[in-house]
Amino acid sequence: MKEVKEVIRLVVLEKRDIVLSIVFGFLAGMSAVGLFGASGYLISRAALIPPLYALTVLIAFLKLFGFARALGRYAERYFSHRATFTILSNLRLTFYKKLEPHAPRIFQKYRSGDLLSRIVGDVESLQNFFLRVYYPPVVLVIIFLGTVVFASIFSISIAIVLLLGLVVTGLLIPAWYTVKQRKLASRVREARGELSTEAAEWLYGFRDLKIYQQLEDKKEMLQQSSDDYIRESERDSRQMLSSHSWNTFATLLVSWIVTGLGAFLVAEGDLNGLFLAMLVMISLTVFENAAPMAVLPSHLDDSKRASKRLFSIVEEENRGTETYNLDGKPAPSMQVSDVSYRFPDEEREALTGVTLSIPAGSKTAIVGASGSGKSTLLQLFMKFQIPSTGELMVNGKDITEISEESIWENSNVVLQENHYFYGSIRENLQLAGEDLSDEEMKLVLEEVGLEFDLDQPVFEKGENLSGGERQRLSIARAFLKGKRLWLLDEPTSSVDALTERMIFNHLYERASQDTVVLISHRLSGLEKMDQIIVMAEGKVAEAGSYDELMQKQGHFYEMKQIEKNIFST
Ligand SMILES: Nc1ncnc2c1ncn2[C@@H]1O[C@H](COP(=O)(O)OP(=O)(O)OP(=O)(O)O)[C@@H](O)[C@H]1O
Repeated sequence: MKEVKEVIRLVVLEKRDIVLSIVFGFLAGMSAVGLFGASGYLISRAALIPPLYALTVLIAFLKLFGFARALGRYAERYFSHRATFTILSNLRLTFYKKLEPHAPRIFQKYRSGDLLSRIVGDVESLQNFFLRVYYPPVVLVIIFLGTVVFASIFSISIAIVLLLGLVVTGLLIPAWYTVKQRKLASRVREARGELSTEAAEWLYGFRDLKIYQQLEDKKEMLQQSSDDYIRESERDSRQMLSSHSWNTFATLLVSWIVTGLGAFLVAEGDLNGLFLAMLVMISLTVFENAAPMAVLPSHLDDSKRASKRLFSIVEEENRGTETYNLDGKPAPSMQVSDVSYRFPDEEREALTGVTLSIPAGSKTAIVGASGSGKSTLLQLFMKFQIPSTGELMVNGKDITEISEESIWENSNVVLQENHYFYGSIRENLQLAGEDLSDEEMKLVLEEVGLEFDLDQPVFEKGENLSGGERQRLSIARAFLKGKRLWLLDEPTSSVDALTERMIFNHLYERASQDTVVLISHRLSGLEKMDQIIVMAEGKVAEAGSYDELMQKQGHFYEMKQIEKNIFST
């Protein structure tokens, strides 16, 4: 049960609703037994033509039981569903709280369709844990025990048959199916995840698949995933149906035994014939409560798998204890000492023995060939990843001790890929702050050379904007955030040189006292930087000011010459 440990913890929090569900479930179950038992007795009694008042009292009891049953069932459903929805909402909250700090890494690790299927589907299927696994057995046992005690007043042997029926339907059959379910190794959740992943991939890549005429192949894969999912669902349903059938069979068998045994006892004079119909009716009714036990094994298995899938996302490596918040007031400094980093499941290190220093308020450019580890370094600065070895200090504190949120809150970040939300330019800019004035927003748009109206629509993922416009919108957002640490990953790679120069002039003005780390694909315009770090194959190849590197005639100088030659030809 360790897979559902977290879910049980949340279920137990709803003590009041659990107790009320059990109490009303018991009331409803016992009233049903009373209602049908009393009907059986009434029929037998009426056959003997008793005085009318004797029947009137019985009829009054019947009405009372009928009323109590309806009320009990309603209240049981009400409290159990209230508990379920509260548990689900707490489950989502707990999950999102755990997910949030790991979010950037998780998006790299899991494919979007799979993630969505876990977050939506797996959370939702855990609603069955309380409703179909946790409390029904408790209600079943107490109703049965109440009924067995009542039946034992009339016949011990019939009470024993009912008790055996409870053991078979409430224990043996569910236990047998729990084992079978384990052997079945249901893959419904995984198959559903794979189908969502394939579907998401197909939708995202539709245009490229069409251009490369690979739509049919991909469609086949999607069809395959869909078939797998249907097959797994069918296997699961068959198992559930079979459990249901055996449960119903056992129930009816017990009722037959009660009828046969009762008739025998009446014939032997050990049971008053007046009570036979009542006992048969009771046996038929009490097993109604055993029906949920038929679906328990499959829901238990499903809940375990859903919980495991869900929480495996947030079971992460020990990332140190966060004790400090990055103070946003002074511009931060960073010290990288012998840092190496290897992405999970990768053989090669993306960074090897990187040592560098970024003083507070300095301007640093990171340059180097594609794949040399520039963006990875920036990811470490943002604590999206933590170094595999070595030390990364921010303001003299180890980054593992600094809360991720405070780093993100206090930095202006422009990544290579940024998200643009469906809405207006204003809404997209307001990501940097809710209470920004229109004037402030218009000013930054001007500084990045965008002649946009604030109410202009932005389509999903910024589809109606050009690559350069999207980048400039991200820079505008960073300008508006106005924090003291700037982390910029090729922010102007799709912007023309003239506009780029204008943007950088505004950037230097805004960030004159701030710490700036800029990954740049172009080598021009770096003269103003305090230091330039040249990366090659995950290592720092050289570092220094523009003049120092040019005089040294090393890597940077060579790269400069190549760039010059390309642009002069
Ligand atoms: N999420 C990831 N998982 C595994 N390997 C990765 C991941 N991201 C990057 N890498 C690898 O790490 C190395 C460094 O990549 P990085 O993105 O830091 O390079 P870069 O210098 O920023 O390149 P570019 O200029 O093309 O953006 C590359 O070999 C890349 O394949």
